[in-house]
Amino acid sequence: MTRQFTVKVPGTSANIGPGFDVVGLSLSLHLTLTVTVPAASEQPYLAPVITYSGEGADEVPLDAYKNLTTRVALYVLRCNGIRFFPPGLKLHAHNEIPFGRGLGSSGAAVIAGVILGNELGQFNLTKERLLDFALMVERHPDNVTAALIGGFVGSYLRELDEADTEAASVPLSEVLPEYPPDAGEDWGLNPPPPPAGIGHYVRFGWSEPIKAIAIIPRFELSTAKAREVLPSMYTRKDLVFNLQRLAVLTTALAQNPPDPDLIYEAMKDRVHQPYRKTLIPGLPEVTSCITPTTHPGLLGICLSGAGPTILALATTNFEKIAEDARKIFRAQGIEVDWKVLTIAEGSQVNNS
Ligand SMILES: Nc1ncnc2c1ncn2[C@@H]1O[C@H](COP(=O)(O)OP(=O)(O)OP(=O)(O)O)[C@@H](O)[C@H]1O
Ligand SMILES: N[C@@H](CCO)C(=O)O
Repeated sequence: MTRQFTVKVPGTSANIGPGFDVVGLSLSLHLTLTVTVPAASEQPYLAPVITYSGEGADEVPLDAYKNLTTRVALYVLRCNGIRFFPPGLKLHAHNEIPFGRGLGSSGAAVIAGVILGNELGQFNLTKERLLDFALMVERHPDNVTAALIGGFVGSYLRELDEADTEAASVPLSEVLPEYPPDAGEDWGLNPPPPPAGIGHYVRFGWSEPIKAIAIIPRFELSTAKAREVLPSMYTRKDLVFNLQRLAVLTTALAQNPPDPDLIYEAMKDRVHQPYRKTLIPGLPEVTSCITPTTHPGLLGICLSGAGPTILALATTNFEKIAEDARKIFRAQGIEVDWKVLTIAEGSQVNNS
């Protein structure tokens, strides 16, 4: 019998100022897969057919052995003893998350892939195990954990013993090889499965009136490039600056009514934003000129993930905040789009 299901994964904003590689927030922009698995066929190999609409449609590969989501799904299948996609698999992806803007597009694609693999193989893997697979691909936990669990989430990676460190240090090309697409060719060894229990997380509270304004510059900045500019060492002063703010922020964003004075200061950062300003003209001005005093309703403002999107948390006055940010970017020659987003639930699978 033909089987159909959908996988819906939210975009995310990571860091929220001081929580570099630690906290993430799921947002109401989604990547949705509609999957059709035909009844068992006589034909042992029939390549998957991918169609795609929305953000990234002009650049995303439609070859299942090159597309990030389907490569991750195949990784999950092969680690669990299934070597091929089901013959004749059809998949439509509709994506609302812009690529390379700091809104977790790659994290959503990876989570969609681990869930797809789990559903195709009917493995019933736990959320924790799905996260292990995702962390072998996207190696910082903030986006993928928030995309899987939903809400405002904090996470850490367990310190691995020597054997697990080795297993988790496999190059991405081995975890996600671009398999030869023709049956009968050498498909190589199955990839190494992830160590168990790599990522651990907790969901914080979220104050219902807080909305997220995403101010999205019209240029892409890859996460890899935005990580290259970061130093490998920090002063104790800068570390303590961030730790103090993050500790306050995780509770302050759950309080009702939220306190702008507490939150604005708690969303400042000295670990990644100061170094990324060279890649995002206008970043220091936007984060310093738009304040709860100049823009009542604003709670805090920061870089979203690796950027270039700016995330403003606010309870009212959304248009004024966004339009004033637009003016600051325009003075730097950068055009933006903006959206008011709510906090989304975690990834969902629906069988039809
Ligand atoms: N739906 C998708 N399907 C396939 N590949 C995708 C999809 N979404 C993103 N990607 C891949 O991920 C790349 C963007 O990832 P990158 O980590 O640079 O940015 P981001 O995830 O949007 O931002 P951030 O990690 O800062 O939130 C795209 O260029 C594309 O190669
Ligand atoms: N914590 C990550 C998020 C982007 O994926 C970073 O800022 O590089």
